[in-house]
Amino acid sequence: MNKNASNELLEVKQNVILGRYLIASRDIAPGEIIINESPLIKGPSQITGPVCLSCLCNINEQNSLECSKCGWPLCKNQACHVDNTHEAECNWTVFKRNEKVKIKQFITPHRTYECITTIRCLYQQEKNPDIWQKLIKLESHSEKRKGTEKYESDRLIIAQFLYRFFKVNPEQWSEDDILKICGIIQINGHEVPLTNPPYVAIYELASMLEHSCIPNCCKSFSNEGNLIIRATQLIKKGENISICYSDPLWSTINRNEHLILTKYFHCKCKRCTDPTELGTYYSAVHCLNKYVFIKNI
Ligand SMILES: C[S@@+](CC[C@H](N)C(=O)[O-])C[C@H]1O[C@@H](n2cnc3c(N)ncnc32)[C@H](O)[C@@H]1O
Repeated sequence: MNKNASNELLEVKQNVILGRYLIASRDIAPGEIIINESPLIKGPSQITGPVCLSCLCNINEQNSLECSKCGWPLCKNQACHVDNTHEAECNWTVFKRNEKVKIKQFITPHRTYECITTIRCLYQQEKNPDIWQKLIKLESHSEKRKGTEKYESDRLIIAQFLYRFFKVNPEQWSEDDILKICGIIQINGHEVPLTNPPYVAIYELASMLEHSCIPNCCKSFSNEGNLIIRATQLIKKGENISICYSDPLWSTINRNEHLILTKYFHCKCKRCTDPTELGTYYSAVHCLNKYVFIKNI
């Protein structure tokens, strides 16, 4: 994973508002691919039913087979039983939990799967310190998350569960350490719609991209799960590179509610700070009965 993150089109910058962000190191033409990178980490979305922990597709009792080492169900495709995507939770189950996992119900959502992506991140500390260093540099917003409903549920459903189920050592990973990883996944995870259900992936460079409601780039995914960022307009040398974290077809109020709740910032882009949204009146109320209304006043 993540062999191709260096990039001569981009420069990493940092300021107090955005944290780290990316700028163009030369003029970039519309349509040009700026980033094409494999994930640092990928795993099931937090809320999911049982999925094959290798290919991350939906599974049920009939189309799955237990991993011979750890008991986690995988799909019947043999390739999924030899692939190393499932290594983190497999090794943790065999060597730390010391007891095979038995998934008895194939319901959605299934609580046991909520911690998988977090354990995959923690596993990198020993297995791959280079990936671990890249992960922990990402924004977690731990202070802003503290006290929120999401932080509390991550504490109970992920941190406490990891101590009980995977026998994670609290002296090696405190609750705060685990919750920092939960924050990193929440803030930087991209939903990858290549499987049913979609999975979540964290990328080194793409996770540094800032948000704008009028972004100059768009994102897509290759079949292999690489994230591809492409310029949608001419980007001049030195200009910030942005994508839209929210849905550009939502109103300003809805976009900002989503950004505050999930990414902990209020957008101050040109579109959000202009009540007319650049002359489009995109969030304005469309009064279908305007003539009746005028007549009545
Ligand atoms: C995916 S991370 C981007 C990388 C992050 N800046 C870092 O240093 O790791 C998303 C976070 O970057 C910051 N951010 C991104 N776009 C922003 C914007 N338009 N205005 C303010 N903060 C922004 C917010 O703190 C947000 O939660």
